[in-house]
Amino acid sequence: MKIKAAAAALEHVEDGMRLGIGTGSTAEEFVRLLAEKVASGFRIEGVPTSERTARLCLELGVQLKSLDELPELDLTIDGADEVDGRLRLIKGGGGALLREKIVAAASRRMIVIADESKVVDVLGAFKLPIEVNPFGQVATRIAIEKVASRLGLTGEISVRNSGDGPFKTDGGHLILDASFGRIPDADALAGELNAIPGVVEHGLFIGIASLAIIAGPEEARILTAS
Ligand SMILES: O=C[C@H](O)[C@H](O)[C@H](O)COP(=O)(O)O
Repeated sequence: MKIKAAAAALEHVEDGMRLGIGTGSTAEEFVRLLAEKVASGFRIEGVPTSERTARLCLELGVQLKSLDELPELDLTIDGADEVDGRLRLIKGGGGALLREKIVAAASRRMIVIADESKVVDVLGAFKLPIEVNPFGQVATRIAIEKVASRLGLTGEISVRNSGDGPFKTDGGHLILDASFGRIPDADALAGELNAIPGVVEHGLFIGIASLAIIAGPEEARILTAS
C-alpha cells in the first residue's frame, strides 16, 4: 500500500521541480521510485527533510540541495502518522517533524502519502510528538501538561527513548510523546503548544497539506480538505 501511494504521488512530480522529500517508511518508498525515474533522465532538485532521507537519496543517486540553497519549493511529498478529514496531520513518529514542517511550509504544495490505517476521525490515537529543547525539559513538560489539562486532555507525556538513552532529533532536541488518545480541538492545542518557550515544534500539521493520497488494498484514493 505504501508503494501504491508513493507511485501515485510520483505522478504529481514534474521534470525540473524543486521537491521536498519526506521521512519515514512511506516516504522511503517514494524515494526508491523517484530514484528509478532520476536514473532514466528525469531531473528534480531535492531537499531532504532528515539526515536519514538524505542518506537514502545519496545512496540511490538522487542529488540534493539544502533548503538554504533552494528556499522555495514547488512540492513536498511526505508520509504521516495520522490524517483527519480536514487534512490535519500528526507527524513525527520518526522524529523528523521540525525539518518536515519547515520544508513543507516552504513548499507551494504538500502531498501526504499514507495507507488507510492512518486515516482517523479525530486525531490523537497516535502519540503526539512534541520536540523540545533539552534545556529545561521538565519545566517544558509541566507547561505542556498545564496546557493539555486546560483543554481537557489527559494522558502520559514521556521522553522518547532510542534504546541507549533519550532519542535526539537531527537538530539535537528531545521528543516528548503525548498519549492524549483524542484531541478534539487540534487547532487550539497547536496554538497553545506554539506559545510554550521550550517547545521547538510539535507534530500537528494544520493547514499545510494540500492533498493526501490514501492507499487501500485495492486502490489509492485522494483526500482533499473537507
Ligand atoms: O518523523 C517522521 C515522519 O513524520 C513520518 O513521515 C511519519 O512518522 C510516517 O512514517 P511512516 O510512513 O513510516 O509511517
